Amino acid sequence: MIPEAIIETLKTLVDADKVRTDSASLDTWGRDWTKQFEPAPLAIVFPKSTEQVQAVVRFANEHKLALTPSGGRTGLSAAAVAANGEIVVSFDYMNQILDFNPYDRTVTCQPGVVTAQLQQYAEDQGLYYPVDFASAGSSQIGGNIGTNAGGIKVIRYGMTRNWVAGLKVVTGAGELLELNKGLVKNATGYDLRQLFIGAEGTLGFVVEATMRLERAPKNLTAMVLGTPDFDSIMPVLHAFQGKLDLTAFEFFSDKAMGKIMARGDVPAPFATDCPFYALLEFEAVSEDIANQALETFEHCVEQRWVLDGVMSQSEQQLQNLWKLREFISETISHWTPYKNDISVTISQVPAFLRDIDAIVGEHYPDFEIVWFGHIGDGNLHLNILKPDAMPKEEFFAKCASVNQWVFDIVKRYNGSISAEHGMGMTKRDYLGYSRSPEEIAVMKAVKAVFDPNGIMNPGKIFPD
Ligand SMILES: O=C(O)CC[C@@H](O)C(=O)O
Ligand SMILES: [Zn+2]
Repeated sequence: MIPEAIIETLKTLVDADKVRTDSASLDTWGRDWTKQFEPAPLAIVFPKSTEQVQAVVRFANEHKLALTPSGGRTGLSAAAVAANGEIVVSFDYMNQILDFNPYDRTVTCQPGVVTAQLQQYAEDQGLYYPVDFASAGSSQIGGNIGTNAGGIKVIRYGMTRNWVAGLKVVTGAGELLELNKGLVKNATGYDLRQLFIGAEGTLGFVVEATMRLERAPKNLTAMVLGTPDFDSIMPVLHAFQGKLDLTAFEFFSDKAMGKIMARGDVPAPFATDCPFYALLEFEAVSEDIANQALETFEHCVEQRWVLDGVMSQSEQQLQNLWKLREFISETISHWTPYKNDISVTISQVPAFLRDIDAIVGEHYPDFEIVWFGHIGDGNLHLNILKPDAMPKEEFFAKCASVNQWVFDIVKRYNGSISAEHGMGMTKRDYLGYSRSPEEIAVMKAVKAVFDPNGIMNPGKIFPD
């Protein structure tokens, strides 16, 4: 089918004014936050209903046209980049909250609902949607499900997967499947819902999601602690976890802190310069718990695991301490970073970080390296910053050439080359470092069941 005919047909499948082909729209909806790939979609369609999504998928399936889903476009692995003439299916107009059930504590929403919108809705009902991250103001629930998004509260609440009670999906064959229907208990065979979570739109598109809500936390209180080296962070985590139910345990390096301080709009937590910082959070629901936190802090100082620290005394101070961590990704995006999102079991983190640091130090002696991440989950974000004078292509090629050394270490530790950002186009060629050939063969077979013509977000997860 010639492109003009495809576009004309699309206009009959969604509202006629909901197909865009102008270059600004192709550029906007054809990409996510990654900067390696140039978008080149054929068209952007904005369905308004499940029926319209089904019509587009059926048409694409019949004519073997590739589709790429698009949510809040905050992805960091190029899973929502249309670089090869795909039709982008944007869920921007499927953004309604459809139902709330206070007894089930579930909310049913369309995939284009923004994470912060769901969080606010939950708050309005006196409840809490706990999956949270810096891009919550733009990211959409459909995309969160597609990547099984994690974020800053995983240590307590787990990943997006834990909060999906039911899904309606349109498969690559255009069938509508209703998966798990909000049930807590359902022992009727394979839980297909789980396959669509983290599938990056390669099996089908989520058109409705029933999400669980939780009791709202009380009197959240944060501490930022400076440590003399990375290794000291682990006994600090252990000490605090032994005394408190933590809602977060994050870390960042002095380089990350330096970039945040240079912004000029975030107050320094304390005067002492430290090589590493930990940010932890807990519910200070009683004086006893606040005292336990302070006693543990003192113990960590006595052990010389901590050089300095501060505890929030107000909501404003809590927000300011979180900015130290939450602003890192956006702040360093100015340097077009090369990103790694890697994980190992928590106990292995210090040795793993030391090995990776040695390799990147050896191969990138002139590049600035920024470490931060969700240390309580064993998830490290390694960002390599592009020197201002170096062209983007040269920089990414240099970084890619070191991937195998980094990923060899990940493999040696039985770790993951993508902890929470997904595979997308950035990591697809390296899947074999985290998954066996047998596993990959099964994954491909599963894809073929749901997407027999390979039209659903091709070139993501696997090279294809
Ligand atoms: O930019 C990154 O590398 C990580 C982004 C996000 O996952 C975070 O933890 O802030
Ligand atoms: Zn992260």
